[in-house]
Amino acid sequence: MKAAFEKYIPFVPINLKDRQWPDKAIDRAPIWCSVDLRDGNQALVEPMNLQEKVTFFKLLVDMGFKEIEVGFPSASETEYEILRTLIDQNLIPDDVTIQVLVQAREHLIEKTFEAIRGAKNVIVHFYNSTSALQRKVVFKKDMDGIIDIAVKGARLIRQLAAKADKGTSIRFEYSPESFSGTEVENSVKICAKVMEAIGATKDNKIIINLPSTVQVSSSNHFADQVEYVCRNLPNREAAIISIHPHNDRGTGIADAEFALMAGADRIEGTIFGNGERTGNVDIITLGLNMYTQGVDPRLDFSDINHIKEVYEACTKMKVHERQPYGGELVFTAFSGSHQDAINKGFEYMKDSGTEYWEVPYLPIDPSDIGRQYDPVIRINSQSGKGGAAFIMQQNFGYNLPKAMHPEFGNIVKAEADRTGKELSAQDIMDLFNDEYLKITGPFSLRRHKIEEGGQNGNSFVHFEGSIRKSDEELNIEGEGNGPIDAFFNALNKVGIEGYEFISYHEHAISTGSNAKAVAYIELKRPDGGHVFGVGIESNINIASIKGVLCAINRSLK
Ligand SMILES: CC(=O)SCCNC(=O)CCNC(=O)[C@H](O)C(C)(C)COP(=O)(O)OP(=O)(O)OC[C@H]1O[C@@H](n2cnc3c(N)ncnc32)[C@H](O)[C@@H]1OP(=O)(O)O
Ligand SMILES: CC(C)C(=O)C(=O)O
Repeated sequence: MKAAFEKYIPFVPINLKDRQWPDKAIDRAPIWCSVDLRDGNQALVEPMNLQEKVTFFKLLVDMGFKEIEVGFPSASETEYEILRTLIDQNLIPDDVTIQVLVQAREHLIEKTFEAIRGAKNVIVHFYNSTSALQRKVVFKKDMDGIIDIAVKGARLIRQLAAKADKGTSIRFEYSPESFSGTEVENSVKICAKVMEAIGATKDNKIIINLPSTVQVSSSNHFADQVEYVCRNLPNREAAIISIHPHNDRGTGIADAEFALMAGADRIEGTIFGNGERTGNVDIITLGLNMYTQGVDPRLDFSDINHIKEVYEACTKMKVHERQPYGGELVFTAFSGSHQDAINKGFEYMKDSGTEYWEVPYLPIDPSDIGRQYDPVIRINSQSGKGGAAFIMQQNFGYNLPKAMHPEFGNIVKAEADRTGKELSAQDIMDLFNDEYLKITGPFSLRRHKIEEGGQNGNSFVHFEGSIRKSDEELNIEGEGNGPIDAFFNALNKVGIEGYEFISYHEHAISTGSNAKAVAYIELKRPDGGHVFGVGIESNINIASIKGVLCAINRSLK
């Protein structure tokens, strides 16, 4: 055998020069078919038990799936019994068609027809593998031998369907398994023979499912294969073209989207992409990709957390934190510039009255799928000033003035750097408390009396009180055109000088009889730098005075 990468045989693309699909757009939802209970289930360490399958089935029905592959009833007694329970207990709504999979083998087909007795709407899905590799290695047959397996299967299925109970409506699906590794001419040939054998017509269409059982090429080459079949299949109008992408190359979504552009009508996949090996295509991602392009996916993803809970409980699989749309972290921004832009996006949405979703970095409104806004911004050492301000505002109601964001942002960043960990909202509030609210020295306010007066149309404020400096109590007194000015003048008289008042912001932080005001004071220090102080009191004047002392104390720290 050749060494390393040289031992792999590259895919040979087909020569489709006049391809049409690159110019097409997806403008409507395909027919969806969930294969969670079959392809997903067969790939689980512990396949689902009866109760789990029934729970999962109900979830799929609630999400709006109208075609659901429920299993491979000829494979085992468990699979058979599960199907019987769904039918006998009347758990299948009239507008839902169940689908059952079977190999193109006589005894398995017969058993399958036994299993579907009494069901209202059924798709009997049969398959055999057609790729060059499977022909050579597994079946040891040429293409005619492979066609023979499929055609015999089709004839038997047609006969058994003709004998089935009149109350059972049966449709057919054929999959040339490993389509992606099959020469396109051979795919067309076998599908055409099957369509003939089964008697497909425009009014009695067969589903021709083109599985990328194992994906072997890039998505553009796969789209060429699908377009080739759509254009060359005789009696195309008697077929619904379906695809069934697997994610071996990490391209399940791209394969599905390109295949729809190339003419496919239907998609088989699973939620969160469970399935053999790297999984089937994830229908949630596909559907929500359409949704975010303004196309109704015709499936309900409005409570993605519930979908995730049922999925995890039934499959014992975990949804990855980065899974598109459903992952725990996908609506979370840690990095500063993202936080800043998301923050501004929310403000823009509020202020502009736009009809559209226009928030940078968030391709979907999290609330459309039942996700929350509050974990959108989380803080670690990659975060910026906007993130900390957002948490203070969203979680605790403090609207830090914009000029204060860099100062508090640096305090938060230093702590995140020191701990090397994510900081919770409470950690951030604790930092705010320690840094601004708990600082009481060297100066603290002991007594205060504020009197307002006016003369000749000019108003003035008189401050009189005392402050403590370490063990010393200093009586102070001063006048100004407002309380902050009067307090400053009082401080100057006892030698606390060199500070210049720069800005002042305030707002209420609680309502009713407990109402309090918070004041943010920005001062210029004697050395020229700027410093903020925060004061909270029920009286806004005292909150401001405490804010001034807080800023001075912090500058002396
Ligand atoms: C790509 C997919 O995911 S397809 C779905 C695959 N899912 C499953 O296989 C899950 C359920 N399967 C099973 O439980 C079993 O495989 C069964 C019950 C279907 C069949 O079991 P068995 O007959 O005991 O074994 P096995 O599957 O190994 O059969 C292999 C034989 O079937 C033939 N075969 C395999 N697939 C097909 C097919 N689609 N059509 C016709 N013959 C087939 C093989 O060539 C082989 O023939 P050989 O015995 O002459 O060599
Ligand atoms: C039976 C087919 C559709 C399949 O599961 C596959 O090829 O992956």
